[in-house]
Amino acid sequence: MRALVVFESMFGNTREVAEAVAAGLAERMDTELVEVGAAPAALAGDVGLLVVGGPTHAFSMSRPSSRQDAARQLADTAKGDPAANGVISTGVGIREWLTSLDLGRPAPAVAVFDTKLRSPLSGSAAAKAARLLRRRGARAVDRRSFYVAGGRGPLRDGERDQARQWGANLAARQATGAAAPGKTTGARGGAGR
Ligand SMILES: Cc1cc2nc3c(=O)[nH]c(=O)nc-3n(C[C@H](O)[C@H](O)[C@H](O)COP(=O)(O)O)c2cc1C
Repeated sequence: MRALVVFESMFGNTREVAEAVAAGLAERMDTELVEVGAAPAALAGDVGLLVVGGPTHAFSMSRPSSRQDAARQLADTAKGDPAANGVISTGVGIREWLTSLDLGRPAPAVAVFDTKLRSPLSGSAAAKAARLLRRRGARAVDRRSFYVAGGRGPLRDGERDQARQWGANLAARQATGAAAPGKTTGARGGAGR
């Protein structure tokens, strides 16, 4: 059984978190890390844990228009095509991917994360992803937010370590079959998170 980590990222912060989560998972599980544009349309049968993360845009998962906004922000400082400007996810976002994903039967355990500003008003892409998954009949076993210091990053101090630890904990719980402590679908994702 292996873990698949799928991330969307415009400026690189969610990719950094995804890399750290994958490193934590890899301490105990065979783990693959994939940018959402290269993620499979159907999950392979040996994927026992799917971890999906993306940036919070307009209180939710990104949309084509918000990704264009982000690309424009980068284009203001660097000319050229979106990829040359440093945009990482130039195709679909996790909203589109999760909507059309063939989860397989039974669906694997799924955990979701996002990056966002640390504010009570910031919304959460992960919360919306968990809701989308619920509508699709899958249960998010855990949900977590990681924080950026500004709209384009960087990550706040310590977030990379937190992400690695979260990944390690997910893998440990997967190995023992334990649920996230005090968490179910729709949980806030931990104190202050
Ligand atoms: C169009 C746009 C809308 C955003 N809306 C929000 C928001 O509603 N809440 C929030 O906390 N951050 C918001 N942000 C900041 C993003 O969460 C931040 O850019 C993201 O975490 C960085 O991840 P990335 O580097 O992987 O793209 C927004 C950013 C963009 C570009």
